[in-house]
Amino acid sequence: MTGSHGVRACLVLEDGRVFEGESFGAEGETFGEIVFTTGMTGYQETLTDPSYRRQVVVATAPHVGNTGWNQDDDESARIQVAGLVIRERSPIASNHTSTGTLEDQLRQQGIVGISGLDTRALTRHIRERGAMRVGISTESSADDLLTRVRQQPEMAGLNLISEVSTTEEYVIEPVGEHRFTVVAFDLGIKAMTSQRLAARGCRVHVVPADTSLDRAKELGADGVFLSNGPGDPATADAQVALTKQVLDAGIPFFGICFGNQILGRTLGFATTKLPYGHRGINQPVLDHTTGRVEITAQNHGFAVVDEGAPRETPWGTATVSHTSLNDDVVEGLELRRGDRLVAFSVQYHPEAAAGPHDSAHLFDRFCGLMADARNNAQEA
Ligand SMILES: NC(=O)CC[C@H](N)C(=O)O
Repeated sequence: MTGSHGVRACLVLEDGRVFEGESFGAEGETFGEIVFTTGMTGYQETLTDPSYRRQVVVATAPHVGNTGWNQDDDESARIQVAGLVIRERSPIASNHTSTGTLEDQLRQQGIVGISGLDTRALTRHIRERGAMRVGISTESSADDLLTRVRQQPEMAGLNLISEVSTTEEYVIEPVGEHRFTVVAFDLGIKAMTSQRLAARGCRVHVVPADTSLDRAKELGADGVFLSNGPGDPATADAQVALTKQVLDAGIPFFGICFGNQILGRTLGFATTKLPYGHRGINQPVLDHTTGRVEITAQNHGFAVVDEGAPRETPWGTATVSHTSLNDDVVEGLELRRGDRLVAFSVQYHPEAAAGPHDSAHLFDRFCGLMADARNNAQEA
């Protein structure tokens, strides 16, 4: 397996394990938290997902790059991962949408990667020892690198919202008739999320994370959406305060991933760091309300802690609505006052970029919530 230029690179984990390989993408050095994703497709969406900020992603798919890089599949304006680890680079990029290669994109955007190492052994190591700090370098000795890996911050305790949130408001216009106005707080939002809402007649105002609820009301919010995003939800106190205000105001609420963790905290649940998280596009989730199982896209390293019983809150009764069938981790929350749904969120990714579309109905559910709130207001 010779690379295009054959430059040596090494990967060093914080517990001292070393993997040798070849430079893939930019040369140089990078640090982050090592995580693995089991998605067999969708590397472009993964690499550009802001939730992966400061993470070095290992693809368990053994052959990466074969669909090249295209103009349509970016989930944000740039590659967000701190680094990429693959088994084998594809010698060709072949897809009807492809306009370039993965490796050229990594080089152009200065993203350091490594190929030609045993990603199965590496993944098993992460699964046994947990996600941990890592460095990749084409320059340093493994010993040198290890010292610096151990100086990096841990993911637990990191607030990365300001690194990814938009600084300016922008609007995604509805497709067809304008039915609802959604204010989406950008904690690292994926492009497809706004598009899924727009496709259902929502005008989506994507706003900086520190936008006030007053501003959201001024924009005419029928509903508030809290996005996915990187970092530790335990640090997102400002977003918890905002969500309290949203619930106090009785505005319909929907959250995805980071947004689920923030709703959880607002309702009084704790969040915790998972040993190695869930990342991939075939994660089975049980919906306790319907008894149905959905195959979902996921990317999370933290989770809401299940207390095993509904929780009474100032806004109604909070329940764990969804759990992972792999390990019982909380995958969704619901807040109801009596029979009426007030707010809900999921830990997984219904926008499905990449991933299966089983959960697309959740966007319709949010629209239903906004329609009900409007009808209730008219009746009152
Ligand atoms: N995709 C996300 O929103 C991830 C949320 C959070 N950063 C986690 O790792 O759990």
